[in-house]
Amino acid sequence: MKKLPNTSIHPNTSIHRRGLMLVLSSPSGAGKTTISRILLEKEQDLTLSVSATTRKKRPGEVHGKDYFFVSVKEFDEMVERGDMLEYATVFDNKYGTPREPVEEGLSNGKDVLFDIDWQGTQQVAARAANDIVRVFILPPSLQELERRLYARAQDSAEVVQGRMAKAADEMSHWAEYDYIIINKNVEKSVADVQAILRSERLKRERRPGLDDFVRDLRQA
Ligand SMILES: Nc1ncnc2c1ncn2[C@@H]1O[C@H](COP(=O)(O)OP(=O)(O)OP(=O)(O)O)[C@@H](O)[C@H]1O
Ligand SMILES: Nc1nc2c(ncn2[C@@H]2O[C@H](COP(=O)(O)O)[C@@H](O)[C@H]2O)c(=O)[nH]1
Repeated sequence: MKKLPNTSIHPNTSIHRRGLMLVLSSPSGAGKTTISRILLEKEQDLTLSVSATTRKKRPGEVHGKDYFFVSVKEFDEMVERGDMLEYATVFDNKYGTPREPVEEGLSNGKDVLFDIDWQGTQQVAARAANDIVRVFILPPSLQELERRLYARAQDSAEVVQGRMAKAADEMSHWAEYDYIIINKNVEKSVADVQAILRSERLKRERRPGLDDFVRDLRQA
C-alpha cells in the first residue's frame, strides 16, 4: 500500500511539521457538515477533502464544493485506477475520498479534514495510522437526531427513516475514535474540535523539525 507523503513545512513556522488527517464521523444528521463548515472558516491551515459520491445532489449542493457528484461508472473507474484513498457504500450510495487532493494538501503544509463514515475511517487508519485523528460526533438524543434530519429538509421521510434505522449501527463504532463530542451546542462543538486540533498539532511526533531546533538550542 502506498504511504502518504504527509510531511511538510508548516506555513506559520519555519519548524518542519507533519500534516494530520482530521476525521469527523457520526450518525447522519448529528452535525458533521455544520461543524466542518464553521471550522474551515476559522482554521486557515485546514482544508476539506471533498468526497466523490454517486448520491443525488441535494438542493443547494455544489459540484466540487460539497461533493464530486459522479455516476456509478465514473466512481468505479476511479476505484479501478487507484484514485481513491478510501471508499465505501453508505445508505445504498457509493462514497469515496479522491487521493490526490489529500496528498497535495498535506504536501502544501495543510491539515486535511474528512467527513467520512466508520468504514472509510478504518481504511484511512490502516494506511496512515500515525497521521489520523478520529473524532466521533454524537447527537444529544435520538429524538434530536431525528428532529435535525427532518429540519434539514433535504431528504424524503423514507430517506430520513432509513438513516435513523442505521444510526445505531454507525454509533456502534464510537469506541474506535480518539475523541468523542456530544453536539448539543454547535459553537461549543466547534471549539472542542479546535482544541483537539491545537493539541494534536503540538504533539512531539508531528514536529520532526524540532529535532534540529533543539539540537541548535543545545549547541548555542
Ligand atoms: N448543535 C446543533 N443544534 C441544532 N441543530 C444542529 C446542530 N448541529 C447541526 N444541526 C442541524 O442539524 C442538521 C443536520 O446537520 P448536518 O447536515 O451538519 O449533519 P451531518 O452529520 O453532516 O449529516 P450527514 O451525515 O447526513 O451528512 C442541519 O439542519 C443542521 O443545521
Ligand atoms: N467512507 C466514506 N463516507 C463518506 C464519504 N463522504 C461522505 N461520507 C459519509 O456518508 C454519509 C452520508 O453523507 P450524506 O452527505 O449523503 O448525508 C455520512 O456519514 C458521511 O460521513 C467518503 O468519501 N467516504
